[in-house]
Amino acid sequence: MKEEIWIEKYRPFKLDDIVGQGEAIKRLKSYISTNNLPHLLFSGPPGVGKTAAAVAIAKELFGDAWHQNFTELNASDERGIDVVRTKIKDFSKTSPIGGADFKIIFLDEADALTPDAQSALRRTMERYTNNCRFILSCNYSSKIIEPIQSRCAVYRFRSLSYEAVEKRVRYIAEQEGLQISEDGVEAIKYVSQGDMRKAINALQASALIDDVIDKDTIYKITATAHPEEIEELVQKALDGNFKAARETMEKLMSEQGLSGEDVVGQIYRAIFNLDIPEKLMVELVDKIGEIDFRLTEGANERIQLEALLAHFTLSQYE
Ligand SMILES: Nc1ncnc2c1ncn2[C@@H]1O[C@H](COP(=O)(O)OP(=O)(O)OP(=O)(O)O)[C@@H](O)[C@H]1O
Repeated sequence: MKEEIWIEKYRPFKLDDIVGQGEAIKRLKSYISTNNLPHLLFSGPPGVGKTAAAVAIAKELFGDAWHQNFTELNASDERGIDVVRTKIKDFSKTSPIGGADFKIIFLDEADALTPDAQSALRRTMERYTNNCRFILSCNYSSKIIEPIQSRCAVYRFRSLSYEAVEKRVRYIAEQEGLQISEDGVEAIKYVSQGDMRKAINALQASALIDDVIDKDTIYKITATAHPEEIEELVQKALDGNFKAARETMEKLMSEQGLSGEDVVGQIYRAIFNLDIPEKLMVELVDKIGEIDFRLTEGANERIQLEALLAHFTLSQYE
């Protein structure tokens, strides 16, 4: 039998099962007790419980009839906003089931819509307000046009704390009868960066290849360098040893398949663990920001990374 995907298997059932989003969840629960719901806008990074919260609201409001009264659409459907609008129209045509007053339309990636498409969406929202409530989800609420924001109650979801990730990972490991070492748990926290989906996926993928999950399994399966290796790389450059730093970087990229953006992201995180003067730290972070931007603009990653290491090395001579 094909094994179930754990992010689905361990999807929170009730709002109370969603960890680490204290204030938002508390406020959302009040809609359940009053059986009323405004349009909602959830913003926040990936994998922190936005979809899970929308589904939990539907389950708590509608009970067994939640499936009939809830639909999930992706706003960035490549066939365009018209397809999304047609689906909304079809769904809202039929009355709510099981005595509910309204149905819920969950629209993921709403910030992928252009402002024009968002205006069209806003009119659609107004047209179906009678029997539908919208829950929009996005990474950046600043990308949602004002007329939509002002029609929604806005909830900001945060990156999850490492404690919240650890608790959930340990719980799932126990349920699945996995053996995971302490450094394995630490590694999952590191790679997750507060994204629970990433954490759970890393755990499941690791369980497929090793009986005892440790940090090596986790870093390998997620194509992440060990944080110590990155610290070593940075330290070599800061010590004025450019060639050695460059060799370490080459090794990381070719042997572990890291992308330029991965390496820069990890260097950024390593900087704060170094025992260096604050002025230098600020200068390095400033440079990392510049290189990161150039990479997202499509610059050559080898040249950019070497330029970063060169900058680190030069700081030694100032
Ligand atoms: N706060 C949380 N508490 C418990 N489990 C969580 C939490 N956040 C995420 N998860 C787990 O990760 C999975 C993915 O989360 P979810 O789909 O809610 O992310 P999301 O915030 O909607 O992300 P995206 O913006 O990428 O759609 C869930 O099915 C659940 O298993």
